[in-house]
Amino acid sequence: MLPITSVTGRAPLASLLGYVRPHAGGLLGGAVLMFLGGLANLAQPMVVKSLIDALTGGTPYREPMLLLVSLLMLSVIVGVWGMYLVELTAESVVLTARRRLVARLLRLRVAVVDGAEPGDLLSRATGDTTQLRAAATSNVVDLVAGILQIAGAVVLMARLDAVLLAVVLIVLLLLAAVTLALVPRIRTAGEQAQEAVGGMGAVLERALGAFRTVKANGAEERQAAAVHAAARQAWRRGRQAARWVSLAGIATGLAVQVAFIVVLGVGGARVAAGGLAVSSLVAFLLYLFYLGGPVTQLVGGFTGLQAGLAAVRRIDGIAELAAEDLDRSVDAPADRAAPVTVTFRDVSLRHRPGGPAILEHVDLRLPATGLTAIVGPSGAGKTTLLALIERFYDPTTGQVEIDGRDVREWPLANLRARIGYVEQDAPVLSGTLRDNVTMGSAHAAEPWLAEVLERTRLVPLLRRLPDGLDTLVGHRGATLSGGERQRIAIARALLRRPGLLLLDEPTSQLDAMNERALGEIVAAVSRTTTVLMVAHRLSTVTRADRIVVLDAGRVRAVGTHADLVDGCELYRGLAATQLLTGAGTQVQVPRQSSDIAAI
Ligand SMILES: Nc1ncnc2c1ncn2[C@@H]1O[C@H](COP(=O)(O)OP(=O)(O)OP(=O)(O)O)[C@@H](O)[C@H]1O
Repeated sequence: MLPITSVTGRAPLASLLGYVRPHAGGLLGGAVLMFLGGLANLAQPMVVKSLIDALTGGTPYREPMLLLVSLLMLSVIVGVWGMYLVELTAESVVLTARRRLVARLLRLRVAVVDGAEPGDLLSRATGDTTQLRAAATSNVVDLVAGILQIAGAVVLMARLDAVLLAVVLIVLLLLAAVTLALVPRIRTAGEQAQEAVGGMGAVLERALGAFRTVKANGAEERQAAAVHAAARQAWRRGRQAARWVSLAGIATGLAVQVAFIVVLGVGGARVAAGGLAVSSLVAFLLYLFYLGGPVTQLVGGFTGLQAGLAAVRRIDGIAELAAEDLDRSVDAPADRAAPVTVTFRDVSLRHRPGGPAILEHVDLRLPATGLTAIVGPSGAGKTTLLALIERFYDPTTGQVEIDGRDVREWPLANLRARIGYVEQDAPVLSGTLRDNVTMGSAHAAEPWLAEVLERTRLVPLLRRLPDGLDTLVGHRGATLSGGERQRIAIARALLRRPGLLLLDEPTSQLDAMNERALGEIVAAVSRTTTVLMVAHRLSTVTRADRIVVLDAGRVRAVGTHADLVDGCELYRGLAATQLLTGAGTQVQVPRQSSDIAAI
């Protein structure tokens, strides 16, 4: 799991204001309108007082009456308009946060995402950003508006009676003390609740990500229990947060009630003693009555803000993770197609300090063009070699060079634009076949696309599908066979006209005919492109220009099939297991296939 919260970043409040800043205009406008609505509210008791004075004194009351009605209407209209503006701003703040977060998430380094839970990342982009909605806008507005309205009420109350004001202030101070004592608890419980929701997302994503495996193993209940446990944890933390927030709410209500009763008692006594006019007591009580709103607003804003700040810390936690610097100034496609040389200079890799060496002192030189195969036992480090070329990881020592230049010095987008990479499990994304094939080359010309589809033998599949290339393939290409997914991944890589083609077991799910066809494609491509292919089935690599035998992270031998059968015991063993050293068992991969044009 990732570090849950930001540890080194800006203070969460400063960070929260950073999300608000681009939308400060809307928020300010909304706040001003709400404030004006509050002022209109605030003025009403004074007008009620003059109305009572006019009625009891027999003076004209039409004017105060009209003024009161106008104030009432103004407070409602302006207040609602202000609230609408604040809500609009809230949506914009969430959109800004989501855009920033998603842009960051997709640029995270592979090694970082390897150690993260996708479900947790997802919950940060969805749930935590939603938490910002209230925190960045209505909570802040509530806080400011609450403070201003209370200050205004206090000033006006002071004009009515200082003794009663002292009573009210004492009660308010007590309430402030209680609220401040509760805030750290609310914040911690809020943080833990959001962390637990992230945990629940992680468990659920794991279960849904291996849905068929879960079903095939009859593990539905076990997985459901794990999700339930995480949900229960989220519920427990949420309940804790709710308990503290409710307590703050109760304290607020109680404080207002107590102030009301005490003011009524003390004020009544002062009226009886002739020290206070009835109209002043009524006006004071009305202020107290109105004060309930701003006080609740202030406490609610303050406690609500805590959940938002917890979310900010989780969102900022992503910003602190290592991300790639993707310079988008990609070279023209013509340059990308030029074959590249690949050099590994004394490359060693450990995924973490003190961890096992995945690769050790690897030295390799691949010339531009030609097919190089990597073979070796499972876990030897074959996929990791390809990952270093793509810069998914950086070597712990040594360096990987493309065209004689350290891959760390290449603008990342340019480096990857030169490479076509077919992953081991050939992932296909939800969407159409066209989306999948053109994922890395959105502007590929139609004739080139048609040619690639032809070469990867996808045309019969397209003819069968109802909407051809525009057929939806389902989540992770669920409606396709493993071999079809693999051919789509190969088409995707070839469409980019790469200068270097990396193939990680591209034939593992292909039948013999398609495997042979792929062999022909690879042979043709390798005449104009550098091809590096990981293979378990030696039948696919016997005609490679060179074969690298990798074992436990070390290069044991490099040579042609014939060289290695003679000179490398490990290779001979692999070949013998696959019956390749016997006569007549090799699948012939044509090196001079005339029917396939160079790609
Ligand atoms: N992100 C990672 N963190 C730690 N160890 C890893 C990571 N990725 C791979 N490994 C380990 O590195 C070793 C080499 O893995 P790699 O996938 O490169 O092997 P491989 O030769 O391609 O295996 P296979 O033929 O089974 O695909 C394995 O022992 C694997 O467990």
